[in-house]
Amino acid sequence: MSQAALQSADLTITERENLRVLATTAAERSYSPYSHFRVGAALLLTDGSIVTGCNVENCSYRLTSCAEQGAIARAVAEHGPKIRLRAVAVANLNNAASMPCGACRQTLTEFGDDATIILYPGENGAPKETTLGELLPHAFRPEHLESHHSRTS
Ligand SMILES: O=c1ccn([C@H]2C[C@H](O)[C@@H](CO)O2)c(=O)[nH]1
Ligand SMILES: [Zn+2]
Repeated sequence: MSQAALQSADLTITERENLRVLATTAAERSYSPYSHFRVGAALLLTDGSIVTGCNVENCSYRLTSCAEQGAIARAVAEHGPKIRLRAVAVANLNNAASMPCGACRQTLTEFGDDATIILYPGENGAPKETTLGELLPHAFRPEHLESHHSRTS
């Protein structure tokens, strides 16, 4: 592949475009009658597959599921427990890029500590790009449990 076809984080233009379109399509399917804040997530796994999710609200409010968490549950169900994240695209249709909440950052970190995060603000806004390590430094990780288990078993 030519250097020109690659952008930062080694994502190709095609991968970025697929992530943007699939995250946006997922956001369009969002069930968000209470907040009207429509969010879609598209996960690029290390095997090249893309898995999407959207936010699903509930009249109890507190049972709302975020787009990113829905996508992770689906990715594990479809691809198994060894999934690793290369990139996560999050689109919202509200014309302001929004960051994954703290719970989503922790959920994503379980499956990829330095995945590229691309945030799409809807219609015409420019995407913002960051990494999971930047969004959740000093994260609680599975390794922390391993050192505990080796002392207690
Ligand atoms: O990380 C986040 C933060 C919020 N939302 C959704 C939940 C709720 O339906 C709406 C407003 O918070 O946005 C997500 O999908 N992901
Ligand atoms: Zn969240």
